[in-house]
Amino acid sequence: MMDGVSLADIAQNFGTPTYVYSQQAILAAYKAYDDSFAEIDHQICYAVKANSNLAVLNELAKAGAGFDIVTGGELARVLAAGGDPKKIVFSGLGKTAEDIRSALEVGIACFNVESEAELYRINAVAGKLQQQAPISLRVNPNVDAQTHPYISTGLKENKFGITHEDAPRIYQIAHDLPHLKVVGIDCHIGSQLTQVQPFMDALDKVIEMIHALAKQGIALEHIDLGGGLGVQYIDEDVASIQQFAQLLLPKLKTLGLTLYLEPGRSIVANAGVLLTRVDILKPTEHKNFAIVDAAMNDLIRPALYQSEMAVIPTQLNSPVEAKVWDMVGAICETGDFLAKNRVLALADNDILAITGAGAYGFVMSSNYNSRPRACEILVKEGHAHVIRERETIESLWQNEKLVD
Ligand SMILES: Cc1ncc(COP(=O)(O)O)c(C=O)c1O
Ligand SMILES: N[C@@H](CCCC[NH3+])C(=O)O
Repeated sequence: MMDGVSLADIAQNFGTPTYVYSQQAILAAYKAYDDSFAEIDHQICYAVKANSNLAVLNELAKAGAGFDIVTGGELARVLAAGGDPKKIVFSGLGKTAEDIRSALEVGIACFNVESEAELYRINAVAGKLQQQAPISLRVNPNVDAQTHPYISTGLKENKFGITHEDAPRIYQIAHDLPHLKVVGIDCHIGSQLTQVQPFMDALDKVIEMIHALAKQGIALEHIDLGGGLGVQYIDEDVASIQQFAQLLLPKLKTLGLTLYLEPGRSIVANAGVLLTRVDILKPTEHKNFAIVDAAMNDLIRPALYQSEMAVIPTQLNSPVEAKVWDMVGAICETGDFLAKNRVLALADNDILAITGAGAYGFVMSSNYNSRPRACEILVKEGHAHVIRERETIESLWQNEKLVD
């Protein structure tokens, strides 16, 4: 069940594979952040990349959330969903002049700048619009986020941010450019961090930089600690949003700056499941394969990061023997698996829920093997609402053209 609605009924009525999200759980996680940091001036900017469905963004906008975006596409989505441009921070390594212009025209809160070249680009666009662009530098505190290497971003060998050593010089350039206004400092050290210590280490480094900048005559209005707090997928020990706040607040309070946070996963991951149907059971001498109707094109996290996500049957089936199964998709790739070595009692047509799928699920899906992308449902106030129709096969080639 999700908030009183049967997931088996959703699968029956809307088909599978289908993503289902709980409005209540999304808002509860947002509120946990908002309440936990109530003692200081703060803005929670939900990281749109985690789940960018318009209905999800709209629910968060109505609750007062700001948004962390990384492209002009995400900016357009937030505006289409009714988000307040004044609560938007714009992160990302490769903001185009066009994206920067659109963001300046609607008056976003801040650009999180990742290179010296980007500063000149923003300054030039802002100059043409006769504006001063609000900016932060994304500094790289060189701390080990202790997470998967593909989603660790705060080490000096990562492509993100500006190094600790370079930051004073680049801040000075920003301070001196006529169409920029330095308003903050930003860092984001990685994703799926289960403990608070790496955030504390990063905060210490950022605080040192804030003091050094003050000596340079550069005063800031806000500190942005990015996103990255993890969630429990199986049985990991993960700090709660409340613990995260309790540990960070004492240091933050001494700064007297507005706090920005950019959580993505910790707001939506455990608010969502991916429903899939057992299509073919293929026990073999070496392994038992359950071929399901979702695949790596629907949910790429297991293939890309070897991430483990829990699989729960949605109904009690006829007593069949539990066995160890690999849950795989029907795509022509050996890497196409959703879960490995799970003890499950499976029968044909059983509906399974992959949990933790509200973040980096649908947004990372593709049409590989010409598979239409899944439908998305929002459970709100006891009803299941379709918030994205399942794609049709014909829609897959709508932008393609034959050549004579
Ligand atoms: C700059 C930035 N902010 C926020 C996030 C959101 O991270 P998470 O979903 O781990 O909270 C990311 C993704 O890691 C990011 O790159
Ligand atoms: N997509 C990743 C997280 C990357 C976060 C984006 N900076 C995941 O599913 O875990």
